[in-house]
Amino acid sequence: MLEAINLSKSFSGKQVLNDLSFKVVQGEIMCLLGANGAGKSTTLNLFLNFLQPDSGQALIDGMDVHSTDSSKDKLVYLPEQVNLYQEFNAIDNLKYLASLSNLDVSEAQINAALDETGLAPNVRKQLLKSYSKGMRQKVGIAFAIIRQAKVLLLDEPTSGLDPSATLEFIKVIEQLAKKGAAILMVTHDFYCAHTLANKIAIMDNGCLLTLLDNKQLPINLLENTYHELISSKSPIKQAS
Ligand SMILES: Nc1ncnc2c1ncn2[C@@H]1O[C@H](COP(=O)(O)OP(=O)(O)OP(=O)(O)O)[C@@H](O)[C@H]1O
Repeated sequence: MLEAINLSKSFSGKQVLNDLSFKVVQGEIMCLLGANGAGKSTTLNLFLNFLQPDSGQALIDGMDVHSTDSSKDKLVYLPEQVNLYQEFNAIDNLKYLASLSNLDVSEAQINAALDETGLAPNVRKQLLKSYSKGMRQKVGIAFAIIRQAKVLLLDEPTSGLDPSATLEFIKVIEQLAKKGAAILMVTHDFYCAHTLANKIAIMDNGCLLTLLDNKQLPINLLENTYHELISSKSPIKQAS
């Protein structure tokens, strides 16, 4: 489980996150939508402990990520560009990543994870430098499967993916949530957010303007709400 409690962060006196609170429980997918500079990646960076908050807490499974390293064992992060080791093939990348996490995995387990992502068997021995963004992303997701990640942080995972690759991505992420992962995804993609998310947070200027129950919401209403909020910048009631 993932929880932000009153997170605030500033850079050189400029406040970029202001008292942000939300919770993503096991099996739940929450999407963060917001204008450029709203503070979405900063939020992920606080959960990754790449940044320290000025105040507040980022919790994974009840543990503050800034005071314990063990919270990292449960976490997999997929940046917008999953690069991995360009001179390794998919299997060797996953073997290496698993060894860095002290995981003993067989090639059969790696192939089973790659099967779940839909990466074609005939490309798995090709070097990553020949892969498309969608293929590299599948290798990253396979690592989350191998690691049995309880928490998945995704930064703009569908930007630059074609519609079929986006659909494949959506199906794999749905499966990970069904297996119990708590997933926090930053995106500008309304379709992906609307298809995947249980909850959608709309942020601007470091503030959480609203937290919507996505399953109750037609996509056109989501888009209208987003544009109205971003143009008026008025926070409305947060759901829990
Ligand atoms: N390391 C940093 N040093 C100084 N300012 C930063 C740093 N990281 C982010 N910022 C500033 O914090 C604000 C929020 O940035 P952030 O990257 O979190 O926004 P975002 O919502 O992810 O935007 P985008 O949609 O463009 O990726 C921006 O004004 C940005 O310039």
